[in-house]
Amino acid sequence: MLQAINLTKTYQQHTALNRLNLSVGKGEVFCLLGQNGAGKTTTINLFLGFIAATSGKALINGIEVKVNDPATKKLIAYIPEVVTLYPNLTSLENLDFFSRLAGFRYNRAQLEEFLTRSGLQRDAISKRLADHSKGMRQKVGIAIALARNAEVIFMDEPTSGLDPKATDEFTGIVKSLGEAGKSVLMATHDIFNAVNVGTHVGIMRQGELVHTLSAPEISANDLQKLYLETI
Ligand SMILES: Nc1ncnc2c1ncn2[C@@H]1O[C@H](COP(=O)(O)OP(=O)(O)OP(=O)(O)O)[C@@H](O)[C@H]1O
Repeated sequence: MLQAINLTKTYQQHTALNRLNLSVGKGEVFCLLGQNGAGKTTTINLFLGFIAATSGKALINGIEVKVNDPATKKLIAYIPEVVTLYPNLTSLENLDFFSRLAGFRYNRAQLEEFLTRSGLQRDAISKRLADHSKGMRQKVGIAIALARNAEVIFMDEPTSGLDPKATDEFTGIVKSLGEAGKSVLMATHDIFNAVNVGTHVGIMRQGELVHTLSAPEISANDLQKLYLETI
């Protein structure tokens, strides 16, 4: 579903991403770890078409990503670190609005079903987003991704600032996205969560992907050790 081929981004003399090669298959959850400035967000921004590659390619379902090209945009969804959306609209109203924007029309029961599948508690469905916690906002973001029928979901540091219970719930939701055949690429600093939720884990250093590991084959302790040796 996702492929980076020698994907490179430079800013003047600075190389933010250097010949990245990675692929994420259908149903896979790929977690990118790395210090601040390692190139995780740059990678996501290139796939999202927010910025143009200096060289190399980012492909989504075989289609090369170009800046603001609807051909790949309709296949993807993005959950930023803090989901803001429209603070004065309820979860349901936000979902309805963003679904329509993407060309989908759902009735109330269908909208509620997306929100429930994303783990949002029933009493939050009709509450304003401004009154939601970070975890609740993320669930609305995931519901929007599901309603837009996105094949690939990008997430940037989704568990930072979540309490352990919210992180655990989030892990379950992301796993179910993978089981439903979605592909997920996430940037994270949370080693424990990366092992738990990921099918694959990559460690980046100074714009390069140094290690790619199969998550079920490594423990959180060993991953932490490798991470500290790498960065
Ligand atoms: N618009 C820009 N102009 C110049 N340099 C940039 C720009 N955007 C990013 N960079 C640089 O590119 C490098 C990679 O940044 P990036 O945001 O991808 O790191 P990151 O791994 O996501 O870090 P963090 O964990 O802090 O989010 C950094 O050195 C950053 O300063």
